[in-house]
Amino acid sequence: MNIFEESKVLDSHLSSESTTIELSCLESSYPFSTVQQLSRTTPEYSSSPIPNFDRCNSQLNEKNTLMSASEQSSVVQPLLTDLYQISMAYAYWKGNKHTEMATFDLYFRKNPFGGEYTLFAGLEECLKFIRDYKFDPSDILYLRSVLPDYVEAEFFDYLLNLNMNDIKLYAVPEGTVVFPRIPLIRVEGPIFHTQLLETTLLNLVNFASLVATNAARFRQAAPAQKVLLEFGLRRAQGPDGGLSASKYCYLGGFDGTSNVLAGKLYDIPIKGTHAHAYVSSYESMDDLNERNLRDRISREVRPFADLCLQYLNEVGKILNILPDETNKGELAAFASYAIAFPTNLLALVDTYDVLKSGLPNFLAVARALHECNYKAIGLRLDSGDLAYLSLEVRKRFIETGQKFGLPYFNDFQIVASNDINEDTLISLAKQGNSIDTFGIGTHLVTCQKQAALGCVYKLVELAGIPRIKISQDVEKVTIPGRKNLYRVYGHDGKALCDLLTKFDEPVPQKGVKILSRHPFSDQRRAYVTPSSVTSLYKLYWADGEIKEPLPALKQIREYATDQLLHLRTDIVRDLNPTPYKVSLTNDLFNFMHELWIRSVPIGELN
Ligand SMILES: Nc1ncnc2c1ncn2[C@@H]1O[C@H](COP(=O)(O)OP(=O)(O)OP(=O)(O)O)[C@@H](O)[C@H]1O
Ligand SMILES: O=P(O)(O)OC[C@H]1O[C@H](OP(=O)(O)OP(=O)(O)O)[C@H](O)[C@@H]1O
Ligand SMILES: O=C(O)c1cccnc1
Ligand SMILES: [Mg+2]
Repeated sequence: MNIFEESKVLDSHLSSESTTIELSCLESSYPFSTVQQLSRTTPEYSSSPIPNFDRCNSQLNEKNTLMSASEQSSVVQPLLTDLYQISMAYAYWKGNKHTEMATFDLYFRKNPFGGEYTLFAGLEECLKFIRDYKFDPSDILYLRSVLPDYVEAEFFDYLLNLNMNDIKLYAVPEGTVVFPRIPLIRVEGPIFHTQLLETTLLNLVNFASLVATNAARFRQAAPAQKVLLEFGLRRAQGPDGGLSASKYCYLGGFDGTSNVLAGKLYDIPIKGTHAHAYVSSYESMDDLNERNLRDRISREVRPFADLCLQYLNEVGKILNILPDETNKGELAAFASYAIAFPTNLLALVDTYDVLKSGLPNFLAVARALHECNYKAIGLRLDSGDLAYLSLEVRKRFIETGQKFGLPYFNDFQIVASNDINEDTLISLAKQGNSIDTFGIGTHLVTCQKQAALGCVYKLVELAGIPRIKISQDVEKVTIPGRKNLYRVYGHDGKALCDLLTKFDEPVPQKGVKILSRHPFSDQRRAYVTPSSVTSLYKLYWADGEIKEPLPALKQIREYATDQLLHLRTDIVRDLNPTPYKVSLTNDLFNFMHELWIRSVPIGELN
């Protein structure tokens, strides 16, 4: 059992007395171990479930005007779109074309971050948007006030009564590994309806998939046993950017977040330490108003501050540090934090000097906690050379643990933070380090390496007739018509390629050789004999209802992790990865290229 698990079963009482403040809705994972119920005076750190947790949660939800777990952010609404969608909707309506049946594909053209894979995310939010699609009368009033006077009144009535019951939405499951050009979502229905969805669906998928992919790349860059925490809220692009980042970083493989609202809304483990302000808020041991701690077992009141000072002397002797060299305000801060959270001391040790002050102060308080039958959790490094410092700190944990006869000191957790990005994680793994947990904010949530995923939403069929969009840049030519999508696996269980077929083509069969074609290059073709085939689309929305059970975020996270295991390692490697093949069947290839030729006017040389 390691220190992390042991601290979960500890139970404590403190000595002070004043009015009780119930904070019993705090998530069970706070900060690095289970603390399910807190009250400020006689804090009970109990591992039993909180009896009133459900009631408390629902009270909070009632008060929470933003959203609850099953709802959606109130900003996701029909007006969260570009003006041109509403302009086109009117023009379709005015031209009496609005009921023509359209098919749109939502896809991207290039994987982000120089990689060769992307995690698809945001589907559940798209479905909730479609489910709840309804213009509010105030929206209509607003549109009337901004659109030209001649826009006919019946159009506004039509908008007011609009819902998405007549459309169908097919998609690959959320958390699936996806690649350029495969339609992630296919929307079918009247062009009026399907056109109106474009911007919002793109908005809901683009950042979600980008940040989930970023998180997955950070996860790949760190050894599997390292814990990754998302600390980005303060640096994220606004409140929704922060909340979405926490949600989708968890989907992409992070283990927890510091974002408390994300914890509540999405059931993500919330974790955290403390900031420099807490350390610098104490100048000396005289600042300690509360100096005692009750022994966990005997309940006897112990002079905790004095014990810390006494053990600082002993630690100083072991580590060859004069007690005067350490900052006593820092010692007071750690001691007071330990009095507040005797089962959860994770001290930020870089405010003054990691090795000369923060570390000995932490070890002194950890030893004093031991004296009261508690165990500290560890420390956080937030500056300097994180590899070097973690190794030095670990050495001193071991040395001190030996001298005190406390082997669990060896395993104190080391958390590292400070401007960490994917390259830092890769470099740290190469250097060797003794970090257990990374806290990562800015570069994760803002997607430092690439600001946006370029998902697009393109018309591929109207009134039963396939549509193609031609471009000088062949990569931008659309693949016309309604299509199906299959993932073909080889004998080793790894994905060989994705195969797009015309909608009415037979499903590729296991063991049956099939010609797969590069979408734009005649010469690039190969036979593939599948060991197994997965059909990637599911019908998620039809007849005015969500047709598939929507998995919990945790399940999507597990599915996404598993998806990455089915890719060859050369496709997921960080540097110059091999592109994954997205192919067309011969029929689809010929169909596309005939339409392409027919659609391009023949020029004349003069
Ligand atoms: N061993 C390491 N290998 C690679 N990068 C590292 C290593 N240790 C730390 N880093 C990274 O190097 C950068 C150091 O940041 P910076 O130059 O601002 O120094 P700092 O330690 O934060 O200094 P300050 O004390 O002034 O805040 C951070 O981005 C950090 O993640
Ligand atoms: O570095 P990030 O990956 O964004 O991780 C989150 C950062 O947020 C906190 O810093 P704080 O806001 O206190 O400012 P600082 O940069 O001065 O440490 C924390 O100490 C981390 O350094
Ligand atoms: O809990 C922490 O240590 C934390 C949280 C957010 C940002 N930086 C650090
Ligand atoms: Mg920082």
